[in-house]
Amino acid sequence: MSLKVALLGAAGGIGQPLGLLLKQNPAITELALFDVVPVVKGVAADISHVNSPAVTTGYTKDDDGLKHALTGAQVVVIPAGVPRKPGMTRDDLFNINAGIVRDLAQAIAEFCPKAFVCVISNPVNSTVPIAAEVFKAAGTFDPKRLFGVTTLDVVRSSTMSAQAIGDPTGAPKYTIPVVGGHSGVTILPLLSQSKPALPESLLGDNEKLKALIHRIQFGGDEVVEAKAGAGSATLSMAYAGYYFVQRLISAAFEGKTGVVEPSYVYTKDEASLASEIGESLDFFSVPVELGPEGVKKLLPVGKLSEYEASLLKAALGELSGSISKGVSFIQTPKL
Ligand SMILES: NC(=O)C1=CN([C@@H]2O[C@H](COP(=O)(O)OP(=O)(O)OC[C@H]3O[C@@H](n4cnc5c(N)ncnc54)[C@H](O)[C@@H]3O)[C@@H](O)[C@H]2O)C=CC1
Ligand SMILES: O=C([O-])CC(=O)C(=O)O
Repeated sequence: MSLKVALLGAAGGIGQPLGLLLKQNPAITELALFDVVPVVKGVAADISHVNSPAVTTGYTKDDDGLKHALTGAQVVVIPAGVPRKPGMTRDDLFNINAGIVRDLAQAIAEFCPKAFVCVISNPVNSTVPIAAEVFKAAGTFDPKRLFGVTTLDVVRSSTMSAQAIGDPTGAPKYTIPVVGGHSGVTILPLLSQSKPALPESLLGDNEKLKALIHRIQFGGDEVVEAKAGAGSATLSMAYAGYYFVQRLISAAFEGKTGVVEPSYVYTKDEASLASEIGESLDFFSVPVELGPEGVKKLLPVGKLSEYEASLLKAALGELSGSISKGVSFIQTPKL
C-alpha cells in the first residue's frame, strides 16, 4: 500500500513535531512538508534521515511547491497559520488565518480533491466552515472527508480529570467524549460519560466539577500564558493531531473497525443530532465512527447531566456565529 500525507505549515511550532510523529508511522510511504518559510526544506532534510518508510520532501511556494506537495496526497493536515498571544481569543486569529485556510483549501480542491482534510488552524469553529465553502464552490465537497481536529480537548480532558481526582498518573485510563467546538465555552467535555466513570466525589461536587470543566475549556490559555507571547500549545497539539491522524489512517486505509474519535464535522441535515441538541447547526463536534470513506457514522451526543445541558446552551450560542462568520468570509463578494 502507498500512502501520501501532506502537512501544510510544516515548519511551525506544531508542524515540526507533527512531521516527526508522522514520519514514524510505518503506513505512510510519502510525507510532503509544505510551508511558506524556506526552512521547511531543512526540516524535511532533518526528518528524512529517520529510518522509517516515509520518503520525506520539503516544499515552499517556489517551483509550484504547493502543487507538488498536494498532488497524490490522500491525507492533508493543516496547522498553517498564526497562534495566539496572551489576551487574544482564537477568534482574534480569524483575520489572518481565514485567508490562509481559504487559499490552502483552494489548492486542495485543485490538486487532491479526494483527500481527507484535517484542519488544526484556529479558529477551528470558523476555519472548517471556510474549507467546506471553498470545496462546495469548487464542486469537491465531501462532508465525510473534512475534519476539524479537536483531539487536544479530549487529551486534556483525561489528563486534567485524572489530576482533579488526585490520580495524576491515571490519565490514560479515562476516555471522555468532548462535543461542541474548539474554543472556550464551545468546548463541552462530557465528564458524566467518562469510561471508566469518574468518582462521585468529583461528579457530585459542583464546585470541583465547575473548576475542572473551566480548566478543560480554557486549557489553551494556560499554555498561551505560560509561553508569554511565544505562541500557544505546539507539542501537546502535535501529539493530539498525530493521534487523530493515525486513528483516521487505521480506519480509512488499514481496515480497522470500531474507531471512534470526536471531531468537528459537517452536521447539516443530521436530524437526530438536531433533536438531541435542540438546534440545527452546520458544524458540531461529536464522536465520529471512522471508516474507509472517512466519516462512517456520527454517534449520538448521549445523555447529558443537568449541568452539561446548561453548558450546551452556552456552546450553541457562540458556535452558530462562528460558523456564519466562516461561511460569509467565502460567500460575501469582496469589493
Ligand atoms: N486545533 C487545535 O486544537 C489547535 C490549533 N492551534 C492552531 O494551529 C495554528 C498553528 O500554530 P503554531 O504551529 O503554533 O504556529 P507557528 O506560527 O509556530 O507555525 C505556523 C506555520 O504556518 C506557516 N504558514 C503561514 N502561512 C502559511 C501558508 N499560507 N501555507 C503554509 N504554511 C503557512 C508559518 O510559516 C509557520 O511555519 C494556529 O492557528 C494555532 O492557533 C494550536 C494549538 C491547538
Ligand atoms: O489556545 C490556543 O490558541 C491553541 C489551541 O487551540 C489550544 O491549545 O487548544
